Amino acid sequence: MPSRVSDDFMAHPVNLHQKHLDLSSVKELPDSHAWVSPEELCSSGASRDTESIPVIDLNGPNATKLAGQACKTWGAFQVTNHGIPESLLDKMEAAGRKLFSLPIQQKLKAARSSDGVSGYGVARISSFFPKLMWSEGFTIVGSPLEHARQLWPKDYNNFCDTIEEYEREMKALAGRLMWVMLGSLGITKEDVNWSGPRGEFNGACAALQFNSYPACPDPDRAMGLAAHTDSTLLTILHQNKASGLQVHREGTGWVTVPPLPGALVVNVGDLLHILSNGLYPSVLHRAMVNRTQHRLSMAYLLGPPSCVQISPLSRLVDHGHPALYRPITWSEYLDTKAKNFNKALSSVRLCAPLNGFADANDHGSVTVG
Ligand SMILES: C=C1C[C@]23C[C@@]1(O)CC[C@H]2[C@@]12CCC[C@@](C)(C(=O)O1)[C@H]2[C@@H]3C(=O)O
Ligand SMILES: O=C(O)CCC(=O)C(=O)O
Ligand SMILES: [Fe+2]
Repeated sequence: MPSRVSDDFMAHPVNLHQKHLDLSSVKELPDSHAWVSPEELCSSGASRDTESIPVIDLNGPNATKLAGQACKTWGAFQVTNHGIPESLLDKMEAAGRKLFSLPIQQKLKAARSSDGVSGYGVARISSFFPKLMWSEGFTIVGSPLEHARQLWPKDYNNFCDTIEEYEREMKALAGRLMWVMLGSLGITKEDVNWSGPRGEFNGACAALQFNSYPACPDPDRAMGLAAHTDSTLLTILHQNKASGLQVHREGTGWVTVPPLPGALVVNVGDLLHILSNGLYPSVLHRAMVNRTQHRLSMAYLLGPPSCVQISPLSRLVDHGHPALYRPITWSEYLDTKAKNFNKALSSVRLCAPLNGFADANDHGSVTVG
């Protein structure tokens, strides 16, 4: 995984006081983390849990068709029968738990530097919000060795081996999912020349993100991870047993994605939105927190090879369907996101979509914070 995935957030270092509070020992929600005032509490953050994103059996006969429908209508789905061993997911969860349960001073030894992308810290989108999120994160781009050594000077091999195994398995699954999702649009390997000779997306870049959401003394007024879309082709997310992920759907509102044993969540990211010429919306999502349970999630963020310019696939462009976005590399897009956050996708857009839908990020009615 080349480390140029991005140095782009470095121009916008998070610079907020109290950014390294030990959240698990806080007994009362500090004002720095209060997104909702007590007066606003009744009307805020309502979510509908009567429906949720589809659950798709990856080995089922209709996987391609169902994935296409899910991507078009939700920009997300849960996948089962994905082939990732449960034991590996358990090992990753244990690795995340071990990491976040270290004393804060130890975690800060592996802090993400102001000009870096890997390491421990608050969500990098924090700089766009007046309040801090009830979470901490650890990002891995390239080798985790240096940071693992700082965290566990005598015992870093286990962590590194688990990460390496997870990345290998996730890379293969991400390639499979790309073809299922693109296949539904009639896209073949010949249409995506950067997918490699066997269409394995071997040169693809990726990042791995551990998220930790400690139990919160006032969960209705806090925010785990503010609403955002991922700057990826696709994201594969594993969440532990504690619920918290919500996706936003136009006309429906916020909907909880319940943790299902053995299932992984797949999100359409901004670059797949561009590649599909707007046919697959990148899903707006956020993470809520709760009073009693420590929530953990791990995201595998897939992007294209660093030299590739992503633009709408030519098979999806004709007179009636002009290209909606200009070509852009992943690194350039991450840079744009770091500067413009939820305006990044529209800043790359060439013309308004013909179907009249705006990008997920542009919903006037959705508060992203
Ligand atoms: C490749 C990347 C996508 C990401 C920024 C990053 O350089 C590494 C971390 C990713 C992450 C994970 C949590 C949510 C998010 C918005 C963030 O703040 O960091 C995403 C970034 C993204 O998708 O834009
Ligand atoms: O924790 C979650 O459920 C969401 C995490 C997420 O959106 C991310 O890492 O990009
Ligand atoms: Fe995300």
